[in-house]
Amino acid sequence: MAETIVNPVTIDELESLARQKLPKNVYDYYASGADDQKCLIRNRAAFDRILIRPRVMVDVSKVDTSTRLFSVEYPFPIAFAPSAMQKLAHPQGEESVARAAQRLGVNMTISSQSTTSLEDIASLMPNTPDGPERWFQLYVTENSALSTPLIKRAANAGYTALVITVDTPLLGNRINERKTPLVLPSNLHLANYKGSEKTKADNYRPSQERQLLDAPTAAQAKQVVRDAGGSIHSSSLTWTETISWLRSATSMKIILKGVMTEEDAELAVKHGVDAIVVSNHGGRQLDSAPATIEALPSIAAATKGQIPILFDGGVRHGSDVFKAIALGADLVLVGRPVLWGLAYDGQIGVELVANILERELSRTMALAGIPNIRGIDKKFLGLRRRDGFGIARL
Ligand SMILES: Cc1cc2nc3c(=O)[nH]c(=O)nc-3n(C[C@H](O)[C@H](O)[C@H](O)COP(=O)(O)O)c2cc1C
Ligand SMILES: CC(C)CC(=O)C(=O)O
Repeated sequence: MAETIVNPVTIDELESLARQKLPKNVYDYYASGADDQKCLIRNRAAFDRILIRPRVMVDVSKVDTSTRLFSVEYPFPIAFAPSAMQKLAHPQGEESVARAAQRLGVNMTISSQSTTSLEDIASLMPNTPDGPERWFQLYVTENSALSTPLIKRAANAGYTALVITVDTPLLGNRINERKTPLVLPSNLHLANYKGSEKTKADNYRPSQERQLLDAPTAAQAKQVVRDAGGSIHSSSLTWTETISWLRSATSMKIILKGVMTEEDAELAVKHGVDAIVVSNHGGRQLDSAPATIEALPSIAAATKGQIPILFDGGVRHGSDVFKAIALGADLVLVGRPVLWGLAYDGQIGVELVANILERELSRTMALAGIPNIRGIDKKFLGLRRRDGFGIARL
Protein backbone atom coordinates (compact mmCIF):
# COMPACT_ATOMS: atom_id res chain seq x y z
CA MET A 1 0.00 0.00 0.00
CA ALA A 2 1.23 3.48 -0.83
CA GLU A 3 2.62 5.40 2.13
CA THR A 4 0.37 8.21 3.39
CA ILE A 5 1.98 11.62 2.99
CA VAL A 6 1.19 13.84 5.96
CA ASN A 7 3.29 16.98 5.54
CA PRO A 8 4.26 17.33 1.89
CA VAL A 9 7.79 18.67 1.54
CA THR A 10 8.34 18.24 -2.19
CA ILE A 11 6.40 19.14 -5.32
CA ASP A 12 6.15 15.45 -6.18
CA GLU A 13 4.48 14.74 -2.85
CA LEU A 14 2.06 17.58 -3.47
CA GLU A 15 1.23 16.07 -6.85
CA SER A 16 0.47 12.69 -5.22
CA LEU A 17 -1.87 14.36 -2.74
CA ALA A 18 -3.54 16.43 -5.45
CA ARG A 19 -4.03 13.30 -7.52
CA GLN A 20 -5.86 11.63 -4.64
CA LYS A 21 -8.21 14.60 -4.33
CA LEU A 22 -8.97 15.43 -7.95
CA PRO A 23 -11.53 13.68 -10.17
CA LYS A 24 -9.71 11.48 -12.69
CA ASN A 25 -10.67 13.55 -15.72
CA VAL A 26 -9.41 16.76 -14.06
CA TYR A 27 -6.13 15.17 -12.95
CA ASP A 28 -5.66 13.76 -16.45
CA TYR A 29 -6.35 17.14 -18.03
CA TYR A 30 -3.83 18.87 -15.75
CA ALA A 31 -1.11 16.24 -15.80
CA SER A 32 -1.10 15.17 -19.44
CA GLY A 33 1.12 16.05 -22.30
CA ALA A 34 0.40 15.49 -25.98
CA ASP A 35 0.56 12.23 -27.95
CA ASP A 36 3.09 9.80 -26.39
CA GLN A 37 4.00 12.22 -23.55
CA LYS A 38 7.57 12.30 -24.86
CA CYS A 39 7.99 16.05 -24.62
CA LEU A 40 6.46 16.05 -21.14
CA ILE A 41 8.96 13.40 -20.04
CA ARG A 42 11.83 15.07 -21.92
CA ASN A 43 11.24 18.35 -20.07
CA ARG A 44 12.07 16.58 -16.79
CA ALA A 45 14.70 14.16 -18.07
CA ALA A 46 16.76 16.97 -19.57
CA PHE A 47 16.99 18.68 -16.17
CA ASP A 48 18.22 15.46 -14.62
CA ARG A 49 21.11 15.19 -17.08
CA ILE A 50 22.44 18.55 -15.96
CA LEU A 51 24.68 18.50 -12.91
CA ILE A 52 25.80 21.35 -10.72
CA ARG A 53 29.56 21.71 -10.09
CA PRO A 54 29.75 22.96 -6.51
CA ARG A 55 32.42 25.45 -5.47
CA VAL A 56 33.61 25.48 -1.88
CA MET A 57 35.20 27.96 0.54
CA VAL A 58 32.77 30.68 -0.48
CA ASP A 59 30.94 32.66 2.20
CA VAL A 60 27.32 31.59 1.83
CA SER A 61 26.23 32.58 5.32
CA LYS A 62 23.79 34.95 3.59
CA VAL A 63 22.07 33.74 0.43
CA ASP A 64 20.06 36.34 -1.47
CA THR A 65 17.52 34.87 -3.91
CA SER A 66 16.02 38.23 -4.90
CA THR A 67 16.00 39.38 -8.51
CA ARG A 68 14.73 42.26 -10.65
CA LEU A 69 12.63 42.23 -13.78
CA PHE A 70 11.19 45.32 -15.50
CA SER A 71 12.37 47.37 -12.48
CA VAL A 72 10.40 45.28 -9.99
CA GLU A 73 12.22 43.40 -7.27
CA TYR A 74 11.00 39.86 -6.63
CA PRO A 75 11.98 37.86 -3.53
CA PHE A 76 12.95 34.91 -5.73
CA PRO A 77 13.02 34.29 -9.48
CA ILE A 78 9.94 32.08 -9.56
CA ALA A 79 6.54 33.05 -10.98
CA PHE A 80 3.15 31.43 -11.60
CA ALA A 81 2.47 30.39 -15.21
CA PRO A 82 -1.00 30.83 -16.68
CA SER A 83 -3.20 27.77 -16.52
CA ALA A 84 -6.82 27.46 -17.53
CA MET A 85 -9.83 26.70 -15.36
CA GLN A 86 -8.28 26.67 -11.90
CA LYS A 87 -11.64 26.28 -10.15
CA LEU A 88 -11.54 22.68 -11.31
CA ALA A 89 -8.78 22.25 -8.73
CA HIS A 90 -10.30 24.22 -5.85
CA PRO A 91 -13.52 26.22 -5.31
CA GLN A 92 -11.54 29.48 -4.97
CA GLY A 93 -9.34 28.64 -7.97
CA GLU A 94 -7.65 31.72 -9.42
CA GLU A 95 -8.53 33.78 -6.34
CA SER A 96 -6.38 31.54 -4.15
CA VAL A 97 -3.49 31.72 -6.62
CA ALA A 98 -3.78 35.51 -6.77
CA ARG A 99 -3.87 35.82 -2.99
CA ALA A 100 -0.79 33.60 -2.69
CA ALA A 101 1.04 35.63 -5.36
CA GLN A 102 0.11 38.89 -3.64
CA ARG A 103 1.14 37.65 -0.21
CA LEU A 104 4.53 36.39 -1.40
CA GLY A 105 5.24 39.17 -3.90
CA VAL A 106 5.31 36.71 -6.78
CA ASN A 107 4.65 37.59 -10.41
CA MET A 108 1.55 35.89 -11.80
CA THR A 109 0.00 35.55 -15.24
CA ILE A 110 -3.69 34.77 -15.37
CA SER A 111 -5.06 32.71 -18.21
CA SER A 112 -7.69 34.19 -20.48
CA GLN A 113 -9.43 30.82 -20.00
CA SER A 114 -9.86 31.42 -16.28
CA THR A 115 -12.87 30.51 -14.19
CA THR A 116 -12.65 33.86 -12.35
CA SER A 117 -12.92 37.12 -14.26
CA LEU A 118 -9.76 39.11 -14.88
CA GLU A 119 -11.34 42.04 -12.99
CA ASP A 120 -12.10 39.93 -9.90
CA ILE A 121 -8.53 38.64 -9.87
CA ALA A 122 -7.12 42.15 -10.30
CA SER A 123 -9.15 43.41 -7.35
CA LEU A 124 -7.22 41.01 -5.10
CA MET A 125 -3.87 42.30 -6.32
CA PRO A 126 -3.73 46.07 -5.91
CA ASN A 127 -1.05 47.69 -8.05
CA THR A 128 1.76 49.28 -6.08
CA PRO A 129 4.68 51.09 -7.75
CA ASP A 130 7.24 48.46 -6.79
CA GLY A 131 4.90 45.51 -6.16
CA PRO A 132 4.79 42.37 -8.29
CA GLU A 133 3.44 42.84 -11.79
CA ARG A 134 0.47 40.82 -12.88
CA TRP A 135 0.10 39.85 -16.48
CA PHE A 136 -2.78 38.70 -18.65
CA GLN A 137 -2.34 35.74 -20.99
CA LEU A 138 -4.30 35.91 -24.21
CA TYR A 139 -5.17 33.42 -26.89
CA VAL A 140 -5.76 35.69 -29.86
CA THR A 141 -9.02 34.57 -31.41
CA GLU A 142 -9.38 33.55 -35.04
CA ASN A 143 -11.20 36.83 -35.59
CA SER A 144 -8.72 39.08 -33.79
CA ALA A 145 -11.32 41.85 -33.36
CA LEU A 146 -13.01 39.61 -30.79
CA SER A 147 -9.86 39.85 -28.65
CA THR A 148 -9.84 43.66 -28.56
CA PRO A 149 -12.42 44.07 -25.76
CA LEU A 150 -10.47 41.62 -23.59
CA ILE A 151 -7.22 43.52 -24.19
CA LYS A 152 -8.90 46.78 -23.17
CA ARG A 153 -10.42 45.18 -20.08
CA ALA A 154 -7.02 43.82 -19.03
CA ALA A 155 -5.43 47.28 -19.39
CA ASN A 156 -8.29 48.93 -17.47
CA ALA A 157 -7.92 46.39 -14.69
CA GLY A 158 -4.24 47.28 -14.28
CA TYR A 159 -2.46 44.34 -15.91
CA THR A 160 0.93 45.52 -17.13
CA ALA A 161 1.69 42.94 -19.81
CA LEU A 162 -0.11 40.84 -22.36
CA VAL A 163 1.34 37.36 -22.58
CA ILE A 164 0.46 36.17 -26.05
CA THR A 165 0.59 32.40 -26.35
CA VAL A 166 2.03 31.63 -29.76
CA ASP A 167 2.48 27.86 -29.61
CA THR A 168 -1.20 27.05 -29.97
CA PRO A 169 -2.42 27.51 -33.55
CA LEU A 170 -4.53 24.53 -32.51
CA LEU A 171 -4.48 22.28 -29.49
CA GLY A 172 -1.97 19.46 -29.23
CA ASN A 173 -3.27 15.90 -29.40
CA ARG A 174 -4.04 15.14 -25.74
CA ILE A 175 -4.85 11.45 -25.75
CA ASN A 176 -5.80 11.13 -22.06
CA GLU A 177 -8.13 14.06 -22.32
CA ARG A 178 -9.85 12.44 -25.26
CA LYS A 179 -10.32 9.23 -23.31
CA THR A 180 -11.55 10.86 -20.09
CA PRO A 181 -13.19 14.01 -21.46
CA LEU A 182 -13.14 17.19 -19.46
CA VAL A 183 -16.47 18.97 -19.27
CA LEU A 184 -16.72 22.17 -17.29
CA PRO A 185 -19.37 21.57 -14.56
CA SER A 186 -22.45 23.79 -14.92
CA ASN A 187 -21.47 25.92 -11.85
CA LEU A 188 -18.21 26.96 -13.54
CA HIS A 189 -17.72 29.11 -16.60
CA LEU A 190 -15.00 30.80 -18.55
CA ALA A 191 -15.53 34.03 -16.67
CA ASN A 192 -13.83 36.42 -19.08
CA TYR A 193 -16.27 35.59 -21.82
CA LYS A 194 -19.45 35.57 -19.76
CA GLY A 195 -21.93 38.23 -20.83
CA SER A 196 -19.64 39.60 -23.53
CA GLU A 197 -20.74 40.15 -27.12
CA LYS A 198 -22.33 36.90 -28.04
CA THR A 199 -20.45 34.88 -30.55
CA LYS A 200 -20.13 31.16 -30.41
CA ALA A 201 -16.39 31.55 -30.08
CA ASP A 202 -16.89 33.59 -26.92
CA ASN A 203 -18.95 30.74 -25.55
CA TYR A 204 -16.10 28.35 -26.13
CA ARG A 205 -16.22 25.31 -23.90
CA PRO A 206 -13.69 22.51 -23.64
CA SER A 207 -16.16 20.33 -25.53
CA GLN A 208 -15.44 22.31 -28.68
CA GLU A 209 -11.79 21.41 -28.38
CA ARG A 210 -12.72 17.79 -27.83
CA GLN A 211 -14.84 17.66 -30.93
CA LEU A 212 -11.91 19.22 -32.73
CA LEU A 213 -9.48 16.64 -31.45
CA ASP A 214 -11.85 13.83 -32.37
CA ALA A 215 -12.74 15.03 -35.84
CA PRO A 216 -11.54 12.21 -38.09
CA THR A 217 -10.09 14.45 -40.79
CA ALA A 218 -8.49 17.88 -40.83
CA ALA A 219 -11.31 19.14 -43.09
CA GLN A 220 -13.93 18.01 -40.59
CA ALA A 221 -11.97 19.69 -37.79
CA LYS A 222 -12.10 22.96 -39.76
CA GLN A 223 -15.86 22.52 -40.07
CA VAL A 224 -16.17 22.17 -36.27
CA VAL A 225 -14.38 25.50 -35.93
CA ARG A 226 -16.57 27.12 -38.57
CA ASP A 227 -19.73 25.80 -36.92
CA ALA A 228 -18.56 27.25 -33.62
CA GLY A 229 -18.09 30.67 -35.22
CA GLY A 230 -14.29 30.57 -35.12
CA SER A 231 -11.67 29.12 -32.85
CA ILE A 232 -10.33 30.67 -29.68
CA HIS A 233 -6.86 29.94 -31.02
CA SER A 234 -5.96 31.89 -34.09
CA SER A 235 -4.00 29.77 -36.51
CA SER A 236 -3.02 32.79 -38.57
CA LEU A 237 -0.76 34.85 -36.29
CA THR A 238 2.20 36.41 -38.10
CA TRP A 239 5.17 38.45 -36.91
CA THR A 240 4.49 41.71 -38.68
CA GLU A 241 0.69 41.89 -38.70
CA THR A 242 0.04 40.46 -35.25
CA ILE A 243 2.69 42.47 -33.40
CA SER A 244 1.72 45.75 -35.06
CA TRP A 245 -1.97 45.04 -34.39
CA LEU A 246 -1.16 44.33 -30.71
CA ARG A 247 0.91 47.50 -30.44
CA SER A 248 -1.96 49.54 -31.88
CA ALA A 249 -4.42 47.88 -29.48
CA THR A 250 -2.51 48.44 -26.23
CA SER A 251 0.40 50.10 -24.48
CA MET A 252 0.85 47.11 -22.17
CA LYS A 253 4.09 45.19 -22.57
CA ILE A 254 3.92 42.38 -25.13
CA ILE A 255 5.44 39.05 -24.09
CA LEU A 256 5.41 36.07 -26.45
CA LYS A 257 4.96 32.70 -24.77
CA GLY A 258 6.00 29.55 -26.57
CA VAL A 259 9.26 30.53 -28.33
CA MET A 260 11.47 27.46 -28.78
CA THR A 261 14.10 28.36 -31.39
CA GLU A 262 16.85 30.92 -31.75
CA GLU A 263 15.37 31.95 -35.12
CA ASP A 264 12.09 32.95 -33.50
CA ALA A 265 13.86 34.55 -30.54
CA GLU A 266 15.76 36.78 -32.99
CA LEU A 267 12.51 37.67 -34.74
CA ALA A 268 10.97 38.56 -31.39
CA VAL A 269 13.84 40.98 -30.74
CA LYS A 270 13.58 42.38 -34.27
CA HIS A 271 9.84 42.97 -33.88
CA GLY A 272 10.36 44.77 -30.59
CA VAL A 273 8.53 42.45 -28.20
CA ASP A 274 9.29 43.14 -24.55
CA ALA A 275 10.14 39.59 -23.48
CA ILE A 276 9.71 35.97 -24.49
CA VAL A 277 8.78 32.85 -22.58
CA VAL A 278 10.77 29.81 -23.65
CA SER A 279 8.01 27.23 -23.34
CA ASN A 280 6.66 24.12 -25.03
CA HIS A 281 3.40 24.51 -23.13
CA GLY A 282 4.45 21.90 -20.60
CA GLY A 283 4.74 19.24 -23.32
CA ARG A 284 1.09 19.66 -24.28
CA GLN A 285 1.56 20.76 -27.88
CA LEU A 286 4.26 19.37 -30.20
CA ASP A 287 5.39 16.05 -28.76
CA SER A 288 8.64 16.12 -30.76
CA ALA A 289 9.65 19.53 -29.44
CA PRO A 290 12.90 19.68 -27.48
CA ALA A 291 12.91 20.01 -23.72
CA THR A 292 12.73 23.70 -22.87
CA ILE A 293 15.97 23.53 -20.87
CA GLU A 294 17.69 22.14 -24.00
CA ALA A 295 16.29 24.97 -26.13
CA LEU A 296 17.22 27.72 -23.66
CA PRO A 297 21.01 28.14 -24.13
CA SER A 298 20.90 28.87 -27.86
CA ILE A 299 17.96 31.23 -27.39
CA ALA A 300 19.88 33.09 -24.69
CA ALA A 301 22.89 33.28 -26.99
CA ALA A 302 20.75 34.61 -29.85
CA THR A 303 18.98 37.32 -27.85
CA LYS A 304 22.24 38.51 -26.22
CA GLY A 305 20.46 40.01 -23.23
CA GLN A 306 18.45 42.43 -25.39
CA ILE A 307 15.14 41.28 -23.90
CA PRO A 308 14.34 39.30 -20.75
CA ILE A 309 13.91 35.57 -21.12
CA LEU A 310 11.29 33.80 -19.10
CA PHE A 311 11.25 30.05 -18.96
CA ASP A 312 8.92 27.19 -18.09
CA GLY A 313 8.55 23.43 -18.48
CA GLY A 314 9.19 20.66 -15.98
CA VAL A 315 10.42 22.83 -13.11
CA ARG A 316 9.82 20.80 -9.95
CA HIS A 317 12.86 21.59 -7.78
CA GLY A 318 14.81 24.64 -6.70
CA SER A 319 17.79 23.10 -8.49
CA ASP A 320 15.80 23.23 -11.77
CA VAL A 321 15.29 26.96 -11.19
CA PHE A 322 19.05 27.27 -10.61
CA LYS A 323 19.83 25.44 -13.87
CA ALA A 324 17.41 27.56 -15.90
CA ILE A 325 18.93 30.76 -14.54
CA ALA A 326 22.42 29.47 -15.21
CA LEU A 327 21.43 28.86 -18.83
CA GLY A 328 19.99 32.32 -19.35
CA ALA A 329 16.50 32.62 -17.82
CA ASP A 330 15.59 35.81 -15.95
CA LEU A 331 12.40 34.43 -14.39
CA VAL A 332 11.24 30.83 -14.08
CA LEU A 333 7.55 29.94 -14.29
CA VAL A 334 5.81 26.93 -12.80
CA GLY A 335 2.57 25.58 -14.25
CA ARG A 336 1.33 22.26 -12.86
CA PRO A 337 2.96 22.62 -9.41
CA VAL A 338 0.61 25.56 -8.75
CA LEU A 339 -2.36 23.37 -9.64
CA TRP A 340 -1.13 20.62 -7.31
CA GLY A 341 -0.75 23.11 -4.46
CA LEU A 342 -4.16 24.57 -5.21
CA ALA A 343 -5.85 21.16 -5.20
CA TYR A 344 -4.04 20.20 -2.00
CA ASP A 345 -4.99 23.25 0.08
CA GLY A 346 -6.05 26.35 -1.87
CA GLN A 347 -4.03 29.50 -1.15
CA ILE A 348 -1.96 27.76 1.55
CA GLY A 349 -1.08 24.99 -0.88
CA VAL A 350 0.02 27.48 -3.56
CA GLU A 351 2.16 29.33 -1.02
CA LEU A 352 3.65 25.99 -0.03
CA VAL A 353 4.69 25.39 -3.64
CA ALA A 354 6.52 28.71 -3.79
CA ASN A 355 8.07 28.14 -0.35
CA ILE A 356 9.33 24.66 -1.26
CA LEU A 357 10.93 25.91 -4.46
CA GLU A 358 12.40 29.00 -2.81
CA ARG A 359 13.96 27.02 0.03
CA GLU A 360 15.33 24.42 -2.36
CA LEU A 361 16.79 27.17 -4.54
CA SER A 362 18.38 28.90 -1.59
CA ARG A 363 19.87 25.63 -0.32
CA THR A 364 21.15 24.75 -3.81
CA MET A 365 22.85 28.14 -4.07
CA ALA A 366 24.53 27.70 -0.69
CA LEU A 367 25.70 24.17 -1.50
CA ALA A 368 26.98 25.32 -4.90
CA GLY A 369 28.84 28.25 -3.34
CA ILE A 370 26.87 31.09 -4.94
CA PRO A 371 25.40 33.68 -2.56
CA ASN A 372 23.28 35.65 -5.05
CA ILE A 373 21.26 35.17 -8.22
CA ARG A 374 23.62 37.29 -10.36
CA GLY A 375 26.39 34.82 -9.58
CA ILE A 376 24.54 31.85 -11.07
CA ASP A 377 26.25 31.04 -14.34
CA LYS A 378 26.59 28.15 -16.71
CA LYS A 379 30.20 27.62 -15.65
CA PHE A 380 28.66 25.93 -12.58
CA LEU A 381 26.91 23.32 -14.73
CA GLY A 382 28.04 20.05 -16.23
CA LEU A 383 26.29 17.58 -18.52
CA ARG A 384 26.27 13.89 -17.68
CA ARG A 385 27.63 12.10 -20.72
CA ARG A 386 25.24 9.65 -22.37
CA ASP A 387 28.06 7.22 -23.04
CA GLY A 388 31.41 7.02 -21.42
CA PHE A 389 32.00 8.37 -17.98
CA GLY A 390 32.16 11.83 -16.44
CA ILE A 391 30.66 15.17 -17.19
CA ALA A 392 31.00 17.53 -20.12
CA ARG A 393 31.19 21.29 -19.52
CA LEU A 394 28.24 23.27 -20.82
C1 LIG B 1 -3.77 22.35 -17.10
C2 LIG B 1 -2.96 23.35 -17.84
C3 LIG B 1 -3.58 24.45 -18.40
C4 LIG B 1 -2.84 25.39 -19.09
N1 LIG B 1 -3.47 26.48 -19.58
C5 LIG B 1 -2.75 27.42 -20.22
C6 LIG B 1 -3.38 28.59 -20.68
O1 LIG B 1 -4.57 28.81 -20.49
N2 LIG B 1 -2.62 29.47 -21.35
C7 LIG B 1 -1.28 29.27 -21.58
O2 LIG B 1 -0.62 30.09 -22.21
N3 LIG B 1 -0.65 28.19 -21.12
C8 LIG B 1 -1.36 27.27 -20.44
N4 LIG B 1 -0.72 26.17 -19.94
C9 LIG B 1 0.75 26.04 -20.07
C10 LIG B 1 1.47 26.67 -18.87
O3 LIG B 1 1.35 28.07 -18.88
C11 LIG B 1 2.96 26.34 -18.85
O4 LIG B 1 3.52 26.68 -20.08
C12 LIG B 1 3.28 24.88 -18.54
O5 LIG B 1 2.34 24.34 -17.65
C13 LIG B 1 4.68 24.80 -17.95
O6 LIG B 1 5.05 23.49 -17.70
P1 LIG B 1 4.94 22.79 -16.26
O7 LIG B 1 3.50 22.50 -16.03
O8 LIG B 1 5.77 21.57 -16.43
O9 LIG B 1 5.50 23.74 -15.22
C14 LIG B 1 -1.45 25.22 -19.25
C15 LIG B 1 -0.82 24.13 -18.66
C16 LIG B 1 -1.55 23.20 -17.96
C17 LIG B 1 -0.84 22.02 -17.34
C1 LIG C 1 -8.30 25.85 -22.43
C2 LIG C 1 -6.97 25.38 -22.96
C3 LIG C 1 -6.75 25.86 -24.33
C4 LIG C 1 -5.89 25.81 -22.01
C5 LIG C 1 -4.52 25.31 -22.34
O1 LIG C 1 -3.68 26.04 -22.78
C6 LIG C 1 -4.13 23.96 -22.07
O2 LIG C 1 -4.95 23.14 -21.66
O3 LIG C 1 -2.94 23.64 -22.27
